[in-house]
Amino acid sequence: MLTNLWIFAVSHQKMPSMHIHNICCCIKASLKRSKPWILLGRNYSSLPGTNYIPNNAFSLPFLNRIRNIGIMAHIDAGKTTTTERILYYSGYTRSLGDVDDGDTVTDFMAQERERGITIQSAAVTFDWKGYRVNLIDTPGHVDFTLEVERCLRVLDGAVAVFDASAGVEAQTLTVWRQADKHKIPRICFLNKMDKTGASFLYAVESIREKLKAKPLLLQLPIGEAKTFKGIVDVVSKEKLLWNPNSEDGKDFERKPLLEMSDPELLKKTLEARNSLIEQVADLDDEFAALVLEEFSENFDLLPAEKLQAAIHRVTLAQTAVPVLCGSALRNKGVQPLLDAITMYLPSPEEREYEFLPWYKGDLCALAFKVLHDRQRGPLVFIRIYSGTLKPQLAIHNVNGNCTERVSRLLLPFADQHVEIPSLTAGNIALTVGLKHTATGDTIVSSKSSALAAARQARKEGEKKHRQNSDADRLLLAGVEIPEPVFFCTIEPPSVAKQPDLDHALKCLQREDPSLKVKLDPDSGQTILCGMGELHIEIIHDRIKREYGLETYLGPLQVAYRETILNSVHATDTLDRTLGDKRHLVAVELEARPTDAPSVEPVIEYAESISEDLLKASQEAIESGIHSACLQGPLLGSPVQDVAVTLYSLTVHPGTSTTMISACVSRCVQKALKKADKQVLEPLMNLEVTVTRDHLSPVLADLAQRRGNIQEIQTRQDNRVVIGFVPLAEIMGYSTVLRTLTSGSATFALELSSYQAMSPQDQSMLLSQRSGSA
Ligand SMILES: Nc1nc2c(ncn2[C@@H]2O[C@H](COP(=O)(O)OP(=O)(O)OP(=O)(O)O)[C@@H](O)[C@H]2O)c(=O)[nH]1
Repeated sequence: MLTNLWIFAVSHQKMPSMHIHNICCCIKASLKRSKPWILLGRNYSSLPGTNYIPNNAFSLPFLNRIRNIGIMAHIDAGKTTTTERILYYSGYTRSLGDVDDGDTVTDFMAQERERGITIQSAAVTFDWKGYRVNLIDTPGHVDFTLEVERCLRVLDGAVAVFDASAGVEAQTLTVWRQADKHKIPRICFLNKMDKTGASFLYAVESIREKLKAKPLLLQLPIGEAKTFKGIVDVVSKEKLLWNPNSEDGKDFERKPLLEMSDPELLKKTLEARNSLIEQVADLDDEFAALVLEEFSENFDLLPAEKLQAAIHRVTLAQTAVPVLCGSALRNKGVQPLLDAITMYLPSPEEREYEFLPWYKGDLCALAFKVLHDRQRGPLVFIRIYSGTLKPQLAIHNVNGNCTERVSRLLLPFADQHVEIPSLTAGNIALTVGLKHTATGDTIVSSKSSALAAARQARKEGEKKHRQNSDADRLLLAGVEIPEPVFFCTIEPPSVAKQPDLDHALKCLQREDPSLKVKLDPDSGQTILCGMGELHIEIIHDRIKREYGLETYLGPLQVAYRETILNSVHATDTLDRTLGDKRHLVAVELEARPTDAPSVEPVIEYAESISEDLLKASQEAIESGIHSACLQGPLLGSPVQDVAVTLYSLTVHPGTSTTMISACVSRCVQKALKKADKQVLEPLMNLEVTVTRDHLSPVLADLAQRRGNIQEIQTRQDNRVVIGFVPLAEIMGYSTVLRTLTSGSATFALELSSYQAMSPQDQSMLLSQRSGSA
């Protein structure tokens, strides 16, 4: 699983001091470093709710004019900067936002602006040349991978942004695979073409090699790094040059390439165009026929529109990816990127969803994000797949099996919202009033509509011999929630504030299902479990800012697991009289290690256990086994790779199932305690990108961290160290790496597996935990 990838750009030093309220219209941000506490008001073309309304905001566009798009990339590739340019050129903002100044539109949470990174993805709606674009800026930091996953499933297409000097980086691979999983057509934008070391061909090659994708070069850069000044449109054989005196990049000219003025560039472009035509013809039969029949003699005569239409089909079929380039920071190449989004990425009607026919035009929508707004309560982002949603209408939540009412419908303009009277299929919107809907819930018009769809789904399933239950098929998005790898205790400032903390955590969990909250059964303390150090830090910060609670976090701990090494038998009897009722259970079982790694215990029953007894008690038995495996005998961590066989079970008539469960659980715990035990620790895949000069200290440091280096690759002038390292050894690594490399290195971490600790390391850990070391 690629869910626990953790990336931190050590060179990332974007931390302007700021003071800002979440979800506010006037954004106050200090100018970075130089002038603290100067307040900036962000210039919108006009404010939503007053006179800023993107063309036809209230009238819903035709389906073929809608693009639901996400931007995805490795951290720092420039997603936010690109989004800001997109918003500016589309007329949504009147000034250019800058991540380095902390005044971007999409990174609207206070922490995002302060840290200069995107944490929660924000949806933004704008118009471009008659198209309605719903754009979602997704986080690059892997502690928030679930955010990316959640957003991807509601998108119809995505722009993958790359740093042209680095090509495909660790997180690009992760998000690319996520997009593959959800079958999202993509285009690639090679950003930072102005940066020292930028190389168009290197980046294209890494797309080919590492992503195993077929790049379609729709553009060529004019110059690279310091000399980058424009691009060539290979499809139309035009050059696009930006006026160097234009401060915002709005002023650029598009000119046909001519033999007289640009002989070299024209030759290169024609070569690139010919190979593009050949490549597309190989992938699209309709285009191949056209080329063969009409243009085989001279590709030059092939009209741009025909080529564009074929590229659109190929992009949809995901047999190749269009590649564009530019520099968002230097305001070059973003307008053509917008054109490409509308031209090549699909509209909602071009996407196929097997569940659509089941609803026969009735409402079917997916809640993909929940935000808590102090004034308006929970705001739920939804994507409508079929039917229409109107305020004041009741809706049925399939997951929660409850009916709720939407009070208002809003179009999401980051932290600003425009109220709309209704919303149709293909659109993304925000709802106010849904009190129980959580991230990943499926919404339909009524329970009867869900039942009708379920009947339809069953019929289809029978035809296709599918096993899933009706309910499973109706649920559009059970977002796969990764297991947290870190945890720590969290305490309110006083016992009286515990209910406030519980409320805050409940709201935050509804927004972010990757956050887990548990109660320590021994100490009664609340425990936060998260995806990484940054994740937990942000949660802590949000509790303070958004809920006004100053909480105390215990030390951050790694989430270990446990297993057993040999088979053990155990018996147990529970005999208790409650009131006038006697509860008597006797159990005999065996616990043994399994080969296949799994957190779920394998449960088996001996033949001697009667079917009647099993029928009456199976649920209680299995719940007892599961609960015993949640807390291992060594560290209280989950026990994995274990099988339990129940050999005998005697139950006195009238014994409650709770007692059966309790007795089985106690017996499994007894067996686990008797067995030889082993602690398993999370082992991470590590990738460190470092300059040649700093390679030695980085390798020496990794050796001290029980690191296991597999490979050292060369990437341009950098070295990429690839290997494994235990998570426990890598806490706080960003600070160390920054010091070792003067802030020039970046690293990425991804959960690889849980591996057995050596006897010495295990006994050291156990002594630490028991306080004897
Ligand atoms: N040279 C150069 N720098 C750029 C360009 N685009 C962005 N940057 C810089 O790269 C850094 C990261 O940019 P962001 O836009 O925050 O990147 P991001 O991908 O949104 O980052 P996360 O939200 O943290 O994942 C900032 O310092 C930008 O100023 C570009 O085209 N050229």
